[in-house]
Amino acid sequence: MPGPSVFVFTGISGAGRKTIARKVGEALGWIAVRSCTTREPRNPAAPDSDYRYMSREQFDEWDSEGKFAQTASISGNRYGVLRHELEAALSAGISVYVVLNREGAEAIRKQYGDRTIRIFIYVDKITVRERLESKGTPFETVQRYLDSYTDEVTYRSKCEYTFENVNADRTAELIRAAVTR
Ligand SMILES: Nc1ncnc2c1ncn2[C@@H]1O[C@H](COP(=O)(O)OP(=O)(O)OP(=O)(O)O)[C@@H](O)[C@H]1O
Ligand SMILES: Nc1nc2c(ncn2[C@@H]2O[C@H](COP(=O)(O)O)[C@@H](O)[C@H]2O)c(=O)[nH]1
Repeated sequence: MPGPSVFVFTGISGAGRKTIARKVGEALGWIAVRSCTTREPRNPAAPDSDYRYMSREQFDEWDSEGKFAQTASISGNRYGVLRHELEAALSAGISVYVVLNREGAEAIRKQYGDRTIRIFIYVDKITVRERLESKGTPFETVQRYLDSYTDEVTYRSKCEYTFENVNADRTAELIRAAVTR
């Protein structure tokens, strides 16, 4: 039986990476390691529970103390995954999952080597737009994601697995089967 892994859900923003990560993670008993971010919640009345929101001061302090396994700056906001959260689970023999852009996926791969399993999730551009709009993503953000679609999609060739997310339950089932084979 191999040891615990770091599963990185990456790919196209809006393709359903978090939805699929949650489904697979729950089914296989992986621990979710949420990213910290200085970005404002998109819906302040009901902040997205997939992130840990914090001030820029707090983020910078933790960063200077080396608390993050990786960080990224995106559109003026900072994002990062706390090393101790990730490694506590691995030390306890439990796999973890994170949802990151390709820069984050590369950084995790560099640090955790073969223990890193990158799962690239994508759908076509029209579906990305529909899905982002359906969850109320601001117009400029949707546009930014669509503009980077062609660049982002090339990263799939570097990932251990690639899945098109048409039907969410089916996608999760296929991933489960692939990673437990
Ligand atoms: N297979 C699917 N069919 C239809 N809708 C889906 C499917 N998968 C996810 N969705 C929906 O699409 C939207 C985007 O999904 P999700 O937030 O998981 O994507 P993401 O890639 O993590 O996005 P972001 O980059 O914005 O964080 C959500 O409203 C989600 O419920
Ligand atoms: N490199 C990292 N990327 C991250 C992290 N947390 C989230 N993300 C990715 O950033 C973009 C923008 O996210 P948004 O929710 O503000 O639209 C998206 O691709 C996320 O998956 C992280 O810690 N490191």
